[in-house]
Amino acid sequence: MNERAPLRLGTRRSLMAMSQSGLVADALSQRTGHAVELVGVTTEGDVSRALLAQIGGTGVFVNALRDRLLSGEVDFAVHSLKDLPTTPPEGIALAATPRRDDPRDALCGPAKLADLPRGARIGTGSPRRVAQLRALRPDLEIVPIRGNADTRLRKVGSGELDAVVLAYAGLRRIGRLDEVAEVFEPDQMLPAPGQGALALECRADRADLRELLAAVDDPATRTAVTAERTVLAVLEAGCSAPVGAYAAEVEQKLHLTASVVAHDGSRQIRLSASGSPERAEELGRELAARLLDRGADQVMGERDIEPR
Ligand SMILES: NCc1[nH]cc(CCC(=O)O)c1CC(=O)O
Repeated sequence: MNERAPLRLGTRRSLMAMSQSGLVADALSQRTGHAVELVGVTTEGDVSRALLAQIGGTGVFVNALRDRLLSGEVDFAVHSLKDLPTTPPEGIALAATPRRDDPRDALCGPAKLADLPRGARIGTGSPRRVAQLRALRPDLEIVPIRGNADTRLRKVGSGELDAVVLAYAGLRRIGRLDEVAEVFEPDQMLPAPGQGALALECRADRADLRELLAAVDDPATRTAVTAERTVLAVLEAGCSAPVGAYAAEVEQKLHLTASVVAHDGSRQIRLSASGSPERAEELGRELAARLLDRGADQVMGERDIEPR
């Protein structure tokens, strides 16, 4: 690697992506002494108004960045880990998972969930959030929305919606924590696997880069998200499935909780397991198998709204 050329960091151009890429760039320069240059990449998901599922799901964001890695236009890319499909990509390595931010979901609006009026209109595009909201407040009107976090927040400001549910970590990254009315504890709303965590990817054949990027890796985060994402992989679900999973290490033990919720919120299976952090993947596999034993497939299949 040319020691003097800055590392080129490929990033989406949204406010949230630029902010999280900036944080990674700063941390990396500080720890390695390398300059890092942000290279904005426009993806199909950023320009198309079509529902995300119709243009290939959140994979469209990820694939555009991976193409730039493989062509050598950028050295590494920063993604929200939550948006990465569980299938390992050919020729690309997960070089680092920096220390995770708050994994929880947050309600943005004028009042806490319990204090919103009957039939209040809540915006979210995530089946996991839809299902869990319906379980908490069956009277709410859930309005499917997509777009960047700032676009979604604008719909509350304009009165089109009463509230929206977004990831707390993302709200912090775009400087909008002042709009949070309530932060959901995982027992109310289990976060998406990998929520709040970032992923650094580079070409698998760049051992020099992998070594360098490891400077910002946080092993405890990697362990937790490995367990969470294994659940998702075994259930053969993606980020658009009503699957929640959250793992954290407490006193050298990894605690994992995962759930599947029926789309109408009428049924939920939620299970937990603990074990050695070295067995993160097995823990995820075992918990997913137990979920399937209890009928997870059937619960996920109970749809009363269009899959999204
Ligand atoms: N799917 C979009 C997306 N991808 C990552 C985040 C938030 C930040 C994170 O979870 O790390 C968001 C927005 C949201 O869910 O509110």
